Amino acid sequence: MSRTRVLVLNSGSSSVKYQLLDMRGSDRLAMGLVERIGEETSRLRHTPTGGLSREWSGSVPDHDAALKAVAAELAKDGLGLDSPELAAIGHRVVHGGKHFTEPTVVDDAVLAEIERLIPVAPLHNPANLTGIRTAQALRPDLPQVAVFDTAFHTTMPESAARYAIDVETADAHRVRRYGFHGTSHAYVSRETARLLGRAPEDVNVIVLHLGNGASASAVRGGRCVDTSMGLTPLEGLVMGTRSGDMDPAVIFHLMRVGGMSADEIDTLLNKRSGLIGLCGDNDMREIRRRVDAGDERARLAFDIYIHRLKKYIGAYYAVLGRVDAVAFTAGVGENAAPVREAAVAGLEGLGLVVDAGLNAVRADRARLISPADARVAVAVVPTDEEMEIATQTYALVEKER
Ligand SMILES: Nc1ncnc2c1ncn2[C@@H]1O[C@H](COP(=O)(O)OP(=O)(O)O)[C@@H](O)[C@H]1O
Ligand SMILES: CC(=O)OP(=O)(O)O
Ligand SMILES: [Mg+2]
Repeated sequence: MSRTRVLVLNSGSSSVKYQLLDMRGSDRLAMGLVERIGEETSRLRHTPTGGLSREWSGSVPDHDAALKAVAAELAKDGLGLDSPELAAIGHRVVHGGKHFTEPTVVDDAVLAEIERLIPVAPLHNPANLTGIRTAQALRPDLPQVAVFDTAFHTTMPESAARYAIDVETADAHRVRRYGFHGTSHAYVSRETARLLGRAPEDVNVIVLHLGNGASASAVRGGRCVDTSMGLTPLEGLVMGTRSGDMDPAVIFHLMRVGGMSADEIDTLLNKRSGLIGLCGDNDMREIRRRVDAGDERARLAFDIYIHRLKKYIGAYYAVLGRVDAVAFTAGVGENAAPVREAAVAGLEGLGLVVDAGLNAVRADRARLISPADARVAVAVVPTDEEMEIATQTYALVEKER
């Protein structure tokens, strides 16, 4: 029997998104999501292609239990992990440091390196590790492939990748800007070129990945030249629960004057800041509902979010010199028309205009939302990290077969 299937696991801090794909025709056989892992009630939604979705609520204490629940759901559709058609399991790994520039077959040394990077991705790498170890236990005979969020950003020039701090200190502790969501930035910049009918090498794109975590990137001819996340996924845009950019002296101030510990401030900036810190909600749908109802705090949170986004569009415009397209992606970027409209408002001087009618269209395909005669294309391009991970995973195991 031919081994052409790939299972992809995208483990976040409290969720697992997964897809089972047959790579002969890039067909999705099943997909799903386990949410609120570790909370009192977790939720699983499983959708076999061509069949009805199944939902299930219950206790999923950790990512090990989550993957076992996923395996059980797949088995009900005759797509269990024991299938001889499985070629590999592909894993999103958030932090790969400077070391991993390509998808990599996991061995003990790779696991040790992912573990060593936990201090700079404390919300993500532990979940990624558990996912890999559980998958190894379920199918020890299969290659487990790690696809790193950081890989696409390793082309950044030193001028963008270095912080302006003492070089010896930075190098001793590997302090530099790594960038994240790279699989999405790579996929979306390529899909944007395709939407424009041009080769990726000829196109300069600003990608705005706006999910719970959010980041911007400047992509010149298919290569990343700058991105908004740094040593960790905390730098840059305002996010659901993370602050993004601020004066680093805020931390010393909170320690010395506020009496807070490093761990308390870490939790504050990663989990109690951003939109949730500003207005108590991190879901953009709820924030827009409150804004429309005249809620002042939600309005201020929205305005701060947009102000930061606009600054990055301007910065990356300057970095690239010539911009062919601005692409919005991920949960907020793909769905929140008011965010797209506000982010681009007032940028006519840069050639950026959104057509209100096109922006209001709801669709899950890549599409332009700028007028036909616009100098710079503005696009909505749905990301598909799982498909991209599957493609890279399958290409690697095919090569090594
Ligand atoms: N219809 C919508 N309108 C506005 N925001 C939305 C909509 N659907 C989803 N979102 C936003 O997308 C976010 C999740 O995006 P997603 O890319 O799935 O994030 P992550 O992968 O980081 O979990 C939610 O927090 C929500 O704010
Ligand atoms: C790196 C990162 O922020 O990932 P996510 O958006 O999945 O939290
Ligand atoms: Mg995401």
